[in-house]
Amino acid sequence: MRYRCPVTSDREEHKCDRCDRCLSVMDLKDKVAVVTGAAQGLGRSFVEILLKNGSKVALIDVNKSLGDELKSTLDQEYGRDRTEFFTADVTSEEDLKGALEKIVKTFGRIDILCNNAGIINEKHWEKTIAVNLGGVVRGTYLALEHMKKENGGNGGVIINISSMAGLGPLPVAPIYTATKHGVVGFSRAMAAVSKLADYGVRINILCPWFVKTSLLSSLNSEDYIERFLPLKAMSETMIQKHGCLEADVVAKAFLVLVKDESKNGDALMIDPEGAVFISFPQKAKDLPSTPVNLE
Ligand SMILES: NC(=O)C1=CN([C@@H]2O[C@H](COP(=O)(O)OP(=O)(O)OC[C@H]3O[C@@H](n4cnc5c(N)ncnc54)[C@H](O)[C@@H]3O)[C@@H](O)[C@H]2O)C=CC1
Ligand SMILES: CCCCCC(=O)/C=C/C=C\C=C\C=C\[C@@H](O)[C@@H](O)CCCC(=O)O
Repeated sequence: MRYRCPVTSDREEHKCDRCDRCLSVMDLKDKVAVVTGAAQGLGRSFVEILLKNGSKVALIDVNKSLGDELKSTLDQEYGRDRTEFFTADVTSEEDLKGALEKIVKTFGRIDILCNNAGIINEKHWEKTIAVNLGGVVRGTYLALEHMKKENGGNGGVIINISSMAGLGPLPVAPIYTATKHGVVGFSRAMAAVSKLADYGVRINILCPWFVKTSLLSSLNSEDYIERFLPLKAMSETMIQKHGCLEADVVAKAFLVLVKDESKNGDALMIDPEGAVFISFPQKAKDLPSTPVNLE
């Protein structure tokens, strides 16, 4: 069948700058992807969309039984050679380094990394920082060693999973909010480093609204929300008013960040109204501001 542009319906050469032909798009066939926190929820949806687009996927999760179970399900649908599951805690340098080394041994390379593992726990807030921010930093640094061109890697793309709570405060979860803002800042800075040092690796950020996954049940428990539990009604109202995303919709936004080779240091926000790229000024000086008289 002849090509037809999904944006303009054109069958001929054209320049809409929005379809796969016009954009510079990464072909995912036979690429090797790694997803952390892959055993369920958003991670699982990212794994599935990568598989549907032809990649091989290494799944990393701290939950071995869920990971093994998902691996058997995926084997039936996609074949045994398309995925591998590795048990690892993203807060452990030894675990994550070991898992990435095994992945390179098994699949030969890493082209795509999604640092997705995340928790919400305002009580054990040090753990939340260690998983949500520490895990993203560790995953990025360790994977770059395999991916960057100066080390003989093929370049590629890293997607770090933040949240809309990485762009504005979510009062029920200040530490979670801080970690997700941290993911945005770290990823933008590393994207600049990657460009300046010519790593050949794009680094982008996904910022979803509430998604129907097991993470959301943390909202109902004092074990996780602790002193902020009285504020949970605010989040419930936000969900009632605007709805909750399905994980497979978020995966489509994830795929845009993976494939569009013009994107580096970009943050894609997705909520029930749709997906939009966030426009950050390059310099703090360019932020909207109000002068203050210090006299
Ligand atoms: N569900 C939501 O409303 C939203 C989630 N996010 C983010 O998306 C990411 C995924 O969240 P969900 O799928 O909703 O959560 P989930 O709880 O359904 O899945 C998270 C997965 O990460 C794994 N994991 C947790 N700690 C780990 C560790 N230390 N090492 C390795 N694996 C670990 C868990 O075992 C689990 O399989 C998180 O970073 C979360 O902050 C962002 C915005 C909204
Ligand atoms: C506490 C459970 C966390 C669930 C995971 C998650 O990351 C969900 C995030 C969803 C939305 C975050 C939105 C943040 C918006 C802020 O920018 C601010 O506008 C919210 C102000 C409160 C309000 O509008 O009432």
